[in-house]
Amino acid sequence: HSWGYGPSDGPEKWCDGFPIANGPRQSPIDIIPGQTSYDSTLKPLKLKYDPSNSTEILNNGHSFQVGFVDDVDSSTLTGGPITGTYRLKQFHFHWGASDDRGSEHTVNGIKFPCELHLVHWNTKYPSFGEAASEPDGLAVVGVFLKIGAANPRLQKVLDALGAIKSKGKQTTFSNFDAKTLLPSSLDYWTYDGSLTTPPLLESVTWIVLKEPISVSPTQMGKFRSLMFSGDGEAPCCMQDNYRPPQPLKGRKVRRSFK
Ligand SMILES: NS(=O)(=O)c1ccc(Cc2ccc([N+](=O)[O-])cc2)cc1
Ligand SMILES: [Zn+2]
Repeated sequence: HSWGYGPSDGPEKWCDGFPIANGPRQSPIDIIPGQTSYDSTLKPLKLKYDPSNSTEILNNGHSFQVGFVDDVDSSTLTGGPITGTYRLKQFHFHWGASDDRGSEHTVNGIKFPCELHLVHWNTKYPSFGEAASEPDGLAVVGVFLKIGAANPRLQKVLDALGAIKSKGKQTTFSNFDAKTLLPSSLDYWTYDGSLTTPPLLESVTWIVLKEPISVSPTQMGKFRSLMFSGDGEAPCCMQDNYRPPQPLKGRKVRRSFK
């Protein structure tokens, strides 16, 4: 199943190859703060990221991702809405062709220009792949990016994009501290959802941070300099690689803050 974000293979067509696209716990969603419920039993998020764990940066033809060594418990997520220990596997982004769109989750219908996803898997399962098919297998921390001052923490990632312009390219990316991409507040919304790309598996506990981090228009231009296409293929700029919000279908969205 080749899928993408274009008119012939984009989100409206994914249900053809992946019927779960119309399932009961699909992501992303529109978060309406006035309709969320504060849950005082929610614990603070605990993110412990070891910079020496980052391995490579890869253009996978849908986004780019920074991978982490996940054979030991050195970069982990605990606390928050989850029980047990989840390991950081990779982080990646979704963004728009212009600054008025690009995020997957929205807040009161507002789209941000970009959204960061830090993907973790539950160590009660033997591997990421196995965890990805379990209802409590994955936990993704979502961070909104908002247009403002240039973000120096992003720059190291953006400076590596020149080496992975087309699909399938990767390069080493070591000693990156993913914690530097987090905002100062770890207040969050949380709900049960899915992967936002095929195979759209309903295995994700979503943890969306309320506070955005900043990104400048020039930095957004760097994201858009990537290609969906591989070398030798018709060049196609990597942009608008986001799925729009999906029906809530009765799900409750909780918040960690008053
Ligand atoms: N955007 S997102 O929901 O954070 C997301 C995170 C990770 C992935 C990658 C992926 C996750 C699982 C599988 N799988 O089990 O076949 C294939 C690809 C896909 C999508
Ligand atoms: Zn994502």
